[in-house]
Amino acid sequence: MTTRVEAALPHALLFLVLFLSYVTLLHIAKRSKSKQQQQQGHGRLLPSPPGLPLIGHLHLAILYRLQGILPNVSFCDLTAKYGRDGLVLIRLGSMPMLAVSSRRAAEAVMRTQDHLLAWRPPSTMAHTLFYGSRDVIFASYSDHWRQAKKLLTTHLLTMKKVQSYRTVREEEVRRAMAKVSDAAMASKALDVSELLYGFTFDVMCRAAVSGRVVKADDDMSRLFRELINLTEKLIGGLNLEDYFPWLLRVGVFRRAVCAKADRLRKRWDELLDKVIDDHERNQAQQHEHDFVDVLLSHQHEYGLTKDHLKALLIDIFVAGTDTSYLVLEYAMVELVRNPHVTSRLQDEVRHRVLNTQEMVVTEEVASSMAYLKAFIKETLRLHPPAPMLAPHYSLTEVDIDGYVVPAKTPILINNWALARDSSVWKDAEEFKPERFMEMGSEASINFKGNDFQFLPFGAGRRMCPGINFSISSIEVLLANLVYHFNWEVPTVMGKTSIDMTEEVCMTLHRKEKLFLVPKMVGV
Ligand code: HEM
Repeated sequence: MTTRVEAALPHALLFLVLFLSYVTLLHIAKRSKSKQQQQQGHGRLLPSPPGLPLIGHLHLAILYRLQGILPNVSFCDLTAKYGRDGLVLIRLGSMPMLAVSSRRAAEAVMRTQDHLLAWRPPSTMAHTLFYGSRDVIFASYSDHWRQAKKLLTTHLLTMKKVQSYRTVREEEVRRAMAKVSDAAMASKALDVSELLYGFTFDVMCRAAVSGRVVKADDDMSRLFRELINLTEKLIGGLNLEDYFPWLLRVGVFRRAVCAKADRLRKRWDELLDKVIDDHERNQAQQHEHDFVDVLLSHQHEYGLTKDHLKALLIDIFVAGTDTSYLVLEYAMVELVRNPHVTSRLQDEVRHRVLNTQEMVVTEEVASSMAYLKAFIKETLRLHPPAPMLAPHYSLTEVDIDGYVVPAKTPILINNWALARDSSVWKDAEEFKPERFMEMGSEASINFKGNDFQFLPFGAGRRMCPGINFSISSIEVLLANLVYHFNWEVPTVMGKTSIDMTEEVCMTLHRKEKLFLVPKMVGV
């Protein structure tokens, strides 16, 4: 005897087949309509791999992910297979996304059409976390963004202001050197990742909220570290609503997404309220002028509410800590993997310091070292912390290198691919700081992204305002690490190699912590 379920089964299957056919036809019709529209119009059709109804190319993204292939590498692969002129359009769910990996197209995005493409795509997570995008990174291209960025570039992160934190950096360098000396004396492998992150975070913390409020390794400092980490995970994680925005119309889903971000924002709120209130109370007797003091002193001039201040502070902590730390960590990795390069770097540092009679490498001396600068550039070329920059976006249709990009298509600049393009860079995969030295093939390249082949900090209106701040910390610590110590990879189970497996969340980083053995040198 057939049950009711068995009797209903053929109807259900028929319904499913009809539904899928309908969706497929709709998809094909939509594609050919947009093809026609673009062909009748002024531009060429953007190249794209064949996609599936509803999910677009989500299956490809999942396949790459299952094989452990990083997004920057999978975009390279898709561009090679389906792209043209360094462009490939993919669709994740209902969200189109254009990956750019040619110099010409990058120039079109960040120079020719920069005025149109200086927007950011909307993100529910970022909107909730950053007080309605009252920060700089996620702010839309608006008067608020212009004002806030001006405040950062003319008051907070100028070269003069960065130099005023020199004592902070030199004190933190001394603390770091003491930790390394202890490990060297005990002939122990050192958790270099923790050392470098601790240094970067402490410098940032003291510059932003001053050592009077937050002391190294106290509860407040641990809370800052935890919240930075959680924010990166939340923003850089897989947020389904970005690919299927219609999901946000489902009440339960929307509440779940917002609740997660809300909880984290409340924790930031509590912490930053304490910090700002403390600064307000002590404004008169404050000597050490940190970022909070500067923000408070310009609050009325720039029309900033307390929420603006908090959003800006979260931006600075999130954008400025992990990035600089990762450059230092990859620099140490390249140091031990390239002994030939290392001895040239040590020669430069030790020679210069002998000439100055100083016991430590000061910031002034470090900043005059040409090979050290080239070494840092080469590290940023091969290991940019933000391999796809931050997404750019236009509210209107825009022409990129003769192709029509529909309005509201997030654009990812594959800065990682551009910096490894073998048609542009000689020995692209090799670590050769010499290329950036005087007489080297890339001697004229700087951090401003003017050439559109080396873009670790982006270019154009949305370029990173933190270059001076990060480079000065990186230079002085790295110079001291190579001046006082030689570095070796510890032997673990008979092996002495470094695991280079990487992952991308908000930033590109190695999965494993870096452990190295420091050996004191008698200089
Ligand atoms: C080595 C260190 C750093 C790297 C590699 C880096 C890289 C970047 C990149 C790639 C962008 C996006 C550019 C674009 O959208 O085209 C960016 C934006 C930004 N960075 Fe950095 N950054 C670093 C350090 C810092 C520091 C130290 C700060 C602050 C103290 C900072 C604050 C910001 C801000 C506020 C933005 C948003 C700019 C905007 O949207 O207009 N960054 N950074």
